[in-house]
Amino acid sequence: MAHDFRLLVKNASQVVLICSSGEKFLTKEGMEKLVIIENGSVVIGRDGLIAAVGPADAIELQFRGASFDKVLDAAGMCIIPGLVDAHTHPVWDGDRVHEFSMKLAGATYMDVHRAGGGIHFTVEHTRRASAERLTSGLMGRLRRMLRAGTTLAECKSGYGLDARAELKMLRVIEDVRRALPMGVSATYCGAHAVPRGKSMAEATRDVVDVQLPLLQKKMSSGEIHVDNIDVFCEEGVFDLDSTRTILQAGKRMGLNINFHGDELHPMNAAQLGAELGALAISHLEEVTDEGIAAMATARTAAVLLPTTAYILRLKSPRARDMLEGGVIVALGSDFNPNAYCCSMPIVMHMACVNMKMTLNEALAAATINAAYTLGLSHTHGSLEPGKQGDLLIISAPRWEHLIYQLGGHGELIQYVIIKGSVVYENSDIMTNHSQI
Ligand SMILES: N=CN[C@@H](CCC(=O)O)C(=O)O
Ligand SMILES: [Zn+2]
Repeated sequence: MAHDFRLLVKNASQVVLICSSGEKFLTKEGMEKLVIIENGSVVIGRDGLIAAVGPADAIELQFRGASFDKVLDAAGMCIIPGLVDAHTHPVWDGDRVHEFSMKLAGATYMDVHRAGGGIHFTVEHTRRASAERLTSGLMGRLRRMLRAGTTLAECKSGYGLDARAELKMLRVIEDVRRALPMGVSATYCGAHAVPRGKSMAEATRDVVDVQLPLLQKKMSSGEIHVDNIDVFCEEGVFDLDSTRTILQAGKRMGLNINFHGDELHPMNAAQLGAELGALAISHLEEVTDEGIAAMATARTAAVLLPTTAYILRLKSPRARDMLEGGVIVALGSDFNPNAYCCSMPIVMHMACVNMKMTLNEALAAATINAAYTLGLSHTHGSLEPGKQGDLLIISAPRWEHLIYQLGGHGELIQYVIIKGSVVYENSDIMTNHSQI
């Protein structure tokens, strides 16, 4: 056995593994029974992978005589896996703070969209913005997510809507992925809206015949790495046929299908995703019973976004029906200029209160199941030997405080650790658990 390790975190009140048998996702029963070690320790190797996790005394015995680059005493604190944000739109210029008051006054998402605001407003500003400006905006937002405990985030393009601007956004994501320790799963979302001056059919052809082939070239040369393909399948945006055409073209390029569906109107997007072998579908506020059944059978995960329903005053997605129906449920922040939320702890809190998920279900949805939606649950989303050493140390004797203390993550998250290295340390906390 190796004798030199990167990190030992010892004596934590609780270590929340999530699962311990190599599960790639959890459905309702598994989500309800999270694997937790009381008084535990975690060891991370020089390769950044988890070497061991177990009861503190067993780890002490097993690693007697070993040396560690860093040792953290987590007495009175908890360890959980780094959070995974399954859905974000973090690359853009032009905030929409002015639209917030319109929406508070009763304008719907589509009212704003049709009045030239919404996505179109952001597209105009993003097209004009330099790559440097977009990069610094993205860096700031991902750092904010990191401080809120996110160690892996899905990041979409989609405010360019033409080849030049979409590739600019994807290059920005690539640069930031290389610069930051945080994990990034990149999504091409060129079909996020029909650009002004084009019909849906023209926009579909542009995506399939122009944008995707260019993207393929950049991917083949190694200039850009993209993981997923997304379409906003919605009445007045891309219909079911156009969505199918675009997603199939992306799938032929080796991209994972992970798209927006059944948000404002029932579109049968869930059935389409199941038919195409989608890894995930987001939103689903308007999913039907048939859609739920199809997703459960196809193992297509539901990415639920509590901030969207909250801010747009929509009905909440039917999380309970999906869980009872055997669907793999994940969570995302949906960070975008419409829903400006970088915090997965707040998202989990909203999922519990507004979508009636349990605390355990919410954490599983924000870790192992969110990693599944990105095809990364073999390396992320739980604390199991061989997986990436991404974890949070929370200054509370029980992990549930992270959800319970609404908006309290800034005080509770003591350390964020990625691949066994401390990437954020909360220096504001003088004494930790005594604050509860
Ligand atoms: N619904 C489509 N896209 C985003 C909103 C993007 C925007 O309004 O800029 C969402 O997931 O909520
Ligand atoms: Zn979205």
